[in-house]
Amino acid sequence: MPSITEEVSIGNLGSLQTLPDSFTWKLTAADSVLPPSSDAVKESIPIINLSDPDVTTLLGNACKTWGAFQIANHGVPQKLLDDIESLSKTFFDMPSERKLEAASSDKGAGGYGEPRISPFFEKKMWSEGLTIADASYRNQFLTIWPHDYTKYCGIIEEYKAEMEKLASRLLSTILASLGVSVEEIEWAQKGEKSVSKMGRGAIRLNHYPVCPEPEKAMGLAAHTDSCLLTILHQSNIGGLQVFKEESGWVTVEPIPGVLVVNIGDLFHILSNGKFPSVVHRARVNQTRSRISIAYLWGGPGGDVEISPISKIAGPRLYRPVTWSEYLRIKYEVFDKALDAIRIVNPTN
Ligand SMILES: O=C(O)CCC(=O)C(=O)O
Ligand SMILES: [Fe+2]
Repeated sequence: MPSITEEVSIGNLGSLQTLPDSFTWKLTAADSVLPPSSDAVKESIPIINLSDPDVTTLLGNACKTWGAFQIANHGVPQKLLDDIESLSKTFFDMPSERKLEAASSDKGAGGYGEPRISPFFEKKMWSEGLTIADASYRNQFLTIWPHDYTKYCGIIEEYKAEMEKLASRLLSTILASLGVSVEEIEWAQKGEKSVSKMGRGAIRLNHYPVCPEPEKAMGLAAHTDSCLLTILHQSNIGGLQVFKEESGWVTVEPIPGVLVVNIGDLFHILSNGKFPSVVHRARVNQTRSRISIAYLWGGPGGDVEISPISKIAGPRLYRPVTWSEYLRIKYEVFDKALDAIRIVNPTN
């Protein structure tokens, strides 16, 4: 039998009838759980109503126990969530050659391509993504959508603004659960014109095409997000799973209008290890393609150092590190990045 060509373009995955070897993962039974979970009442991450009078305690508990939670009553207009989802669909439905016009360059983190974590895995992931990290996305939109350019840029700008507002609100409430105020973290305060001094967040549009053998494929392999926190909008198709030591892989079932929040490595460092940065991944399915939109809220720019908040009890677990240094370490050693900045014998 002639061997099937392994030259597969990620822009056409949805048209493949068989799973190429380069996309076939060797998963153990415990590792291969596909959503929806067989156990209908299986535990999942908490759903928190942001208008609940106990919101501070609820968020604090969710951060300590899971490092992830879902939020309702978050104030982001449903129309905006629908608009960014349909923008994503329009983009990923385009022919591969057109999507490649927005391909990531070597220089920047932005653009179209395979997941950034791909080089750390032997097998390829069943997904494609478009990262919007800085203003250069505008040129790409102009090339691919000369007629709808203004409309689509408007959606991105509004989405960023809403996410930044929500992320700041989550940060102050979660810090309050630790008895800390935002004022105590110089870089997290609002600067001039009430723009946060933090590095701007990046938006990552993810697409998981239908897959002929989902049980052997991986949409996005297990990872933690490097940033402070991630706000994720998943379309009405499940696929996201979070890992919990005692429970294994737990599916986060999509609920319309509800957003998922993940604690990232940077918040784990700030909290001096009190909040786990949640290990998560995305599985795929055979009948419906899936879209997710992640807003990754980054760290402070320049030479600002991030370290565990001194007010938090216990010896400091991590040395100070700048955001850019942390990212460099992460993309060198991946899941060992936190170990690389850990203080081996903490004394204070
Ligand atoms: O698609 C998902 O549900 C997860 C996406 C994700 O983890 C990421 O973009 O970092
Ligand atoms: Fe992630």
